[in-house]
Amino acid sequence: MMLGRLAARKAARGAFLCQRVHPTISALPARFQSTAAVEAEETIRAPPPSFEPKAGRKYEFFQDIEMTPEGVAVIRFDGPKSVNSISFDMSREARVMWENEIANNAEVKAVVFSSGKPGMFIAGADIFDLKAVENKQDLVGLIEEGMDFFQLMKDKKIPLVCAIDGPALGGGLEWTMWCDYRVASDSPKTKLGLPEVKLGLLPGFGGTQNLHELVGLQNAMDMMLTGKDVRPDKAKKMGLVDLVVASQSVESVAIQSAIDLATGKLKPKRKKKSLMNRLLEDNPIGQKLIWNQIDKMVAKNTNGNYPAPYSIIQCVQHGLANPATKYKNEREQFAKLAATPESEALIGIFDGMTQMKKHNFGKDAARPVNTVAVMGAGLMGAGIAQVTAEKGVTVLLKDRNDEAVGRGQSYMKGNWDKKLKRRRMTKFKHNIASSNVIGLTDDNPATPAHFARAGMVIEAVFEDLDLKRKIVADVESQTPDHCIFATNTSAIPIADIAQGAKRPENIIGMHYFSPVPSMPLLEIIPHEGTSDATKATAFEVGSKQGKTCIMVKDVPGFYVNRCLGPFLVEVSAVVRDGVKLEALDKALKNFGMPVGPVTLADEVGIDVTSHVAGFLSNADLGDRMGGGDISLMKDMIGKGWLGKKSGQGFYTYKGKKKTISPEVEAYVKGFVQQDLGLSEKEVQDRIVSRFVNEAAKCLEDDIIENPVVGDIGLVFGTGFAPFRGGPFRYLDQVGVGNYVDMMHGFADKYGPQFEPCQLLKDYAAAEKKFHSS
Ligand SMILES: C/C=C/C(=O)SCCNC(=O)CCNC(=O)[C@H](O)C(C)(C)COP(=O)(O)OP(=O)(O)OC[C@H]1O[C@@H](n2cnc3c(N)ncnc32)[C@H](O)[C@@H]1OP(=O)(O)O
Repeated sequence: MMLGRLAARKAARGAFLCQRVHPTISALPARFQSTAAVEAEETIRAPPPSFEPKAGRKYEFFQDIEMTPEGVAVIRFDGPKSVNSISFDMSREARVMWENEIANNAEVKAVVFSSGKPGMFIAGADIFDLKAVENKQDLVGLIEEGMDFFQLMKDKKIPLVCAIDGPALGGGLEWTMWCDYRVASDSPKTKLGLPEVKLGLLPGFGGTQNLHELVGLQNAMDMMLTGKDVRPDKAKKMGLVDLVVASQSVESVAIQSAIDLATGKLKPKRKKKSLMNRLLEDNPIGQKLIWNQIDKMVAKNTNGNYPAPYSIIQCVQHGLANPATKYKNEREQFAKLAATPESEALIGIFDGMTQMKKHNFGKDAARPVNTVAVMGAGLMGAGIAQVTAEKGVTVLLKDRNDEAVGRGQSYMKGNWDKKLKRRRMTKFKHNIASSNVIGLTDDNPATPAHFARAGMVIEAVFEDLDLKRKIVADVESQTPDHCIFATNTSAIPIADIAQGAKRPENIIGMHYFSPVPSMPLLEIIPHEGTSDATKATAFEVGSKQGKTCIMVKDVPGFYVNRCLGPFLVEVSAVVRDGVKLEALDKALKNFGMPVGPVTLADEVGIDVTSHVAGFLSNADLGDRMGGGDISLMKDMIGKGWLGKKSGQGFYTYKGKKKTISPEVEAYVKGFVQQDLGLSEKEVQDRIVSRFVNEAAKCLEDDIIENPVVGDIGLVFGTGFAPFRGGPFRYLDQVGVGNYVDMMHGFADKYGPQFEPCQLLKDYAAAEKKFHSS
């Protein structure tokens, strides 16, 4: 069971075919003769020098162009990496290729953009190229070069068609919007979106201007401000694509469409707006209503901490009012955002997440797991069963009796029903997931036969060492030798659970966060004797369940809860020093946490929070758990004030608004020793520094392998302000030296719990950063 669930959940809530021209193509339809939107002040610069051809083909980022007999040039993206992206080199090569082979070639009557990598269209602009530009102002010119290419394409005045199979994201989707017709495959890999906002950026290849032309203002703002992607069927309904076909036919249908467009047989149909949308979007009063709604939503969701959504709004509004400078303004805004610390932090998170998708135990180290047994059908067990069954794995959900198993199954069904209702799951997938779960009890005679097939057992029972050891012994007697035993303990050392096991090398910790279906993080905790095969298998099962996995050392609290321990103690300390509960929540929300610590404790449960804090107080953290008094929460348990689940915690939960009752106020007052009149900044710094120092101490003690793991762990496990990028990037941004000085000041004022760890002092002395970029 974990702390930080709500916080993290919220946090956790951007080539061409060539031959002879078909005789029927003589004159192109008029619509392709029109000049595309050109900005008055934009000029096309001289083409860059040619590139050295790659061995066996002419281009590095494209397959050689093929021409159909009808004059359709098929250009297939196929860069050197597993994912196609629009790097500066790719964009320049596209221009060279176009000028050499298309621009003045009268035989080319239409172009189809496709991909040489099945299931991968274009993932967007190359994020690492964007990162590498030192002076972000230079991005204005670099993006302009890319835009020149789109203009060149349009200048040819022939039909441009895209065959989209796989992700078309960011700049990839923007590329398709410069074309006249889009055919998408119905593959589960195909998704269309502008996720730039998640990187603290905006769509800079014309997306802020071109998307609303296709899908309307409201849909466009929703896509750009949330960064969410759209599945092909929805994209078709919105007007973002023209056709959806099977993957294997996407290119041939695109070619046929290109021929039909060129001959005038096909005219792209733009989606008509409903009357309501016309009223809202096409007149100034309606637009005003839309902008008011959007402003409110953005203010609520960003708390003013994320600049990108505001720049996206600025770009769209500017473009509507000033068409002549719309693209120029867009790229200037893009460059400004790229220079912000928020964008640096969010790109750091993307990079970290990508790194966490891989392990280093070798490609074949993991064992295949087709059946997972989950012991314990409570909230954690049922959640683990749900995310496993959804991914097509057979789940054996076992508990003491039918009632317990039934409760777990109802929990899963409830969640799947909700997904079905919200169209996040099809009826077919709902049925498959449900049929993947087999409920079992201790006295069911079929249980041993089922367990004999299990490749992994995940235990999610009470935190009781003897019970867990007994389960290990039972499981070892019922399962094959290769079966892995994963424990979901949040507190008991894995080595203790493995003691006395017959196959300790198969034992590992898999620490999920509650509620499992919505929490993105999984801590994987090997003990000294865990084999690499077990580590790799746990990693692959966790990734398959949709979790971002971090490998951490077997110490009390592991990584995430260990950091939360000193944080919670400091929360009690500032209450003691006179900070009111609501002011405390507000201070941490203003720092960027998705919820304040008081709400967090209520959400997680006062009993659970108090247990974790109490457990860590008795562990090996010494002074770092000092300075506060967690009996503030302990005594609440006796009163039945368990948090949101009991309707009463620090807050009273009646109706929609939570309030602080006079009874709680009086109770908390009993703990207040003095009113220091702390400023909001000091409250933030006192609490956050305890958290950040513990993260650094975990790095010093090798509990986490590197700062990237540390950042991802706290952002995804606790909701640590994503725009700050995690504790290590935050330290880099404020300066480790400044932070150490601040902590020393607190240590003088409040005591040794604020003494910065040695690693922080070393980094401060050497003026080092945790991240190189
Ligand atoms: C003006 C325009 C601005 C923009 O367009 S900004 C970029 C907007 N695009 C995005 O934010 C999309 C980011 N990428 C993704 O969401 C995912 O990736 C995919 C869905 C495309 C693929 O997911 P999966 O199959 O799980 O692959 P993987 O492990 O995430 O990535 C494989 C390798 O591809 C690199 N990569 C992915 N997207 C980009 C990109 N946009 N620019 C540069 N590299 C990218 C990764 O880092 C990694 O690399 P390695 O194998 O070396 O670890």
